[in-house]
Amino acid sequence: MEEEGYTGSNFKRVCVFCGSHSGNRRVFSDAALELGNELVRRKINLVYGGGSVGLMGLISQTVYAGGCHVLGIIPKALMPLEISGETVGEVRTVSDMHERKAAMAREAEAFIALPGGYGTMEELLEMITWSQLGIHKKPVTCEPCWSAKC
Ligand SMILES: C/C(=C\CNc1ncnc2c1ncn2[C@@H]1O[C@H](COP(=O)(O)O)[C@@H](O)[C@H]1O)CO
Repeated sequence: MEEEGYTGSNFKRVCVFCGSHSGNRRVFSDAALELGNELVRRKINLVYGGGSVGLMGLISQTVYAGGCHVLGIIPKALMPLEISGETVGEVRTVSDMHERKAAMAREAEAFIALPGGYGTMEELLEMITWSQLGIHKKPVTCEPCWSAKC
C-alpha cells in the first residue's frame, strides 16, 4: 500500500548527478540523503556515476541500503579517483566520459542534479542541451526545484 500523501510517479529509474566531494556545508549531504530516501520511498532505482566518494557515495549507499537497484557507470580511468573502498550495487565500466554520459542518459527516465562541482554542472547542462536539441525527451531538474516539488 502507498504511503499517505504520495501521489505516485511512473519513473522506475532516475539518474542523479552530484559531487564527487561532500562539500563544506551539511546542507549538501542532507540533500543527498533526502533525495536517496525519497527514491527509496517511491521505489525508484538509481543510475549514477559509479563513485563511492562524496555525495555520489552517499546517495548510492542510501538507495542501495533501502533495497533499490543501483547502477553506477564509470570510465575505467576514473576508478582510482572516484572509487575508494567498496562500491554498492552494479558497477558498469565504460571507456570514456562520453560513453558514460550516453549510457546514463539511455538507462534513466529522468535526471536530477544535486549539489556538486564542475563535473556535476557539466553533466546537468549537457542533459539540458540534449533536451533542447530533442536528443531526449526526459525531464531534467536540479535540487532546489526538486525539493520545492516544482
Ligand atoms: C573531461 C571530459 C568532458 C567534460 N567534463 C566532464 N564531463 C562529464 N562528467 C564529468 C566531467 N568532469 C567531471 N565529471 C564527473 O562529474 C562527477 C561529479 O564531479 P564534481 O566535479 O565533483 O561535481 C564525477 O563523477 C566526475 O567524473 C571528457 O570529454
